[in-house]
Amino acid sequence: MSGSSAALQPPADAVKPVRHPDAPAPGELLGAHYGGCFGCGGDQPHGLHLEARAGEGVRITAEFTVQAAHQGAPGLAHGGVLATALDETLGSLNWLLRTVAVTGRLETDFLRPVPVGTTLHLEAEVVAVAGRKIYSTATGRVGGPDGPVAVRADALFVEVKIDHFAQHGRPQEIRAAMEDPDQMRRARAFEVNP
Ligand SMILES: CCCCC/C=C\C/C=C\C/C=C\C/C=C\CCCC(=O)SCCNC(=O)CCNC(=O)[C@H](O)C(C)(C)COP(=O)(O)OP(=O)(O)OC[C@H]1O[C@@H](n2cnc3c(N)ncnc32)[C@H](O)[C@@H]1OP(=O)(O)O
Repeated sequence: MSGSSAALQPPADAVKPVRHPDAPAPGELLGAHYGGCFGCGGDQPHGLHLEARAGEGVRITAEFTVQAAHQGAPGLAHGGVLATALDETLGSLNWLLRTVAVTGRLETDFLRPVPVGTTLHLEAEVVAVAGRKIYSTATGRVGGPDGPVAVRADALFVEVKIDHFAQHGRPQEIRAAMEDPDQMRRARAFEVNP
């Protein structure tokens, strides 16, 4: 069974999301937003190394292959890791809106066990926007992009100013992120393209 709670139902004044004109073209890989990110970063040996690709409209596809380091039960992916994969894919959508946002709420359905070695084929879409609130949904399929749905999620992301990270993050990582020229380019892009 599935279905999200009232907190994830867009309000009556919600509008359709608008893809930013400078969003990456459909098919383009997004790359990691931060090397240290557990979801997508290349600097995390046991991270998910999830690769997200822009789709049409405000949609993303992504792939993640479950490694031995991601187990919960023997030979099976940990549910929290699968939720991370959904969260990361959903978070990537905000890059197509050029909005900086964090997950406020994430509701997940686990429909099938996902064995180690499985590639999860994820797909996510922004369904509505209401002020700072971004409502989105995602599925993860096994056996191919058209395979059965193993996990799904509905989420609410909340737009934040870039200061959110400088204010709340640990100083050493913030400093390192600020010294990474690509990171700053991306952060600046967020700021000048609201
Ligand atoms: C300087 C260098 C920096 C370099 C940075 C570089 C790159 C950054 C770029 C991108 C990175 C972005 C994200 C990371 C990417 C991917 C990872 C996946 C995503 C995540 O993993 S991200 C981590 C987990 N995430 C958090 O760490 C959030 C902790 N949290 C908070 O920081 C606050 O909680 C916040 C900001 C969410 C809200 O706080 P707030 O004070 O700003 O706003 P407020 O509370 O007023 O909420 C406004 C409206 O949202 C509704 N609302 C809020 N929360 C709700 C909930 N849970 N359920 C239902 N409705 C909710 C309210 O009801 C209200 O609705 P209304 O307007 O209708 O009244």
